Amino acid sequence: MLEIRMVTRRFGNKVAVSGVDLAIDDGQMVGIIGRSGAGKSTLLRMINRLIDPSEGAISFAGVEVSALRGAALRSWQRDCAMIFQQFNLVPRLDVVSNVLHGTLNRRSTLSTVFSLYPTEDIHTAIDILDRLGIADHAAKRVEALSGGQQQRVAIARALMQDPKIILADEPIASLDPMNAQIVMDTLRRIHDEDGRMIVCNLHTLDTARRYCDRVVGMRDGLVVFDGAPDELTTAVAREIYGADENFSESSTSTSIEPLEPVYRPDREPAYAL
Ligand SMILES: Nc1ncnc2c1ncn2[C@@H]1O[C@H](COP(=O)(O)OP(=O)(O)OP(=O)(O)O)[C@@H](O)[C@H]1O
Repeated sequence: MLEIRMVTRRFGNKVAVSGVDLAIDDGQMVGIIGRSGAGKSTLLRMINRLIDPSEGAISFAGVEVSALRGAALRSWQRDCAMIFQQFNLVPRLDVVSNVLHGTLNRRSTLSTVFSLYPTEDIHTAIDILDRLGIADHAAKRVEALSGGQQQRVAIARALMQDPKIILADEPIASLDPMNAQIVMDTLRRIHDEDGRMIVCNLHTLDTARRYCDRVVGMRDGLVVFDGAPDELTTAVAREIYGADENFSESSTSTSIEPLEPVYRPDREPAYAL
């Protein structure tokens, strides 16, 4: 279980995250929604310790990860992989090398400098790419791929760490609706098949409803909603997005239209119109 206890983060006078208290069970897929500036990225970045909380504590499986240092901190960052909106890949490098970068923080400096990857790791990388349907692109430079394919390479790199948690910070915000759907389907499939915890920042309500088991709504650094997707009514959405009665859900929609059944074994499949 991931426990976030009364976590606050300040930047100067600005309170980006304010007294957030959340417990997330192993194997949950949680969507965090809210308008720009609500504190979603700051919360995610504190979980994997890209930044530290100003107050409060974050624990995983009973270990206070917000207090870890040195090798123990690096080990936590391996357990907790992060995916970003802009993919954060090396564009001029080939796909496999980018995926192998997921092993960097467990390899020696020497082997890293000379890009010496064990054959076993190369096979694992190809297997992961195959699983994500992009093994055919393994030898291509990342810059030659579409945004959706690049995000799947980033997911493959995360899986190379064999993480317990995947943190995804607006993973589909730069993608067209079709690629957005492919990437969200991929994350959901990883969650369902591997039982990994996924915490995903999303701008859009419809995506959170469609893919997540639980939705957390943030506004001005505070958690203002925490519940099941079907509890996310228009009135609740207004509260989260701070909109008046003219609020329209379409303003937060990605317009994802399923082309194939959405992979949700616990739900009726949604088919293309
Ligand atoms: N490094 C920083 N220095 C100063 N202020 C920051 C920093 N990082 C975030 N903030 C501020 O904290 C608040 C929350 O930002 P955050 O990026 O967490 O929001 P968000 O909900 O993820 O928004 P977005 O979807 O636009 O990324 C914002 O007001 C932002 O300007």
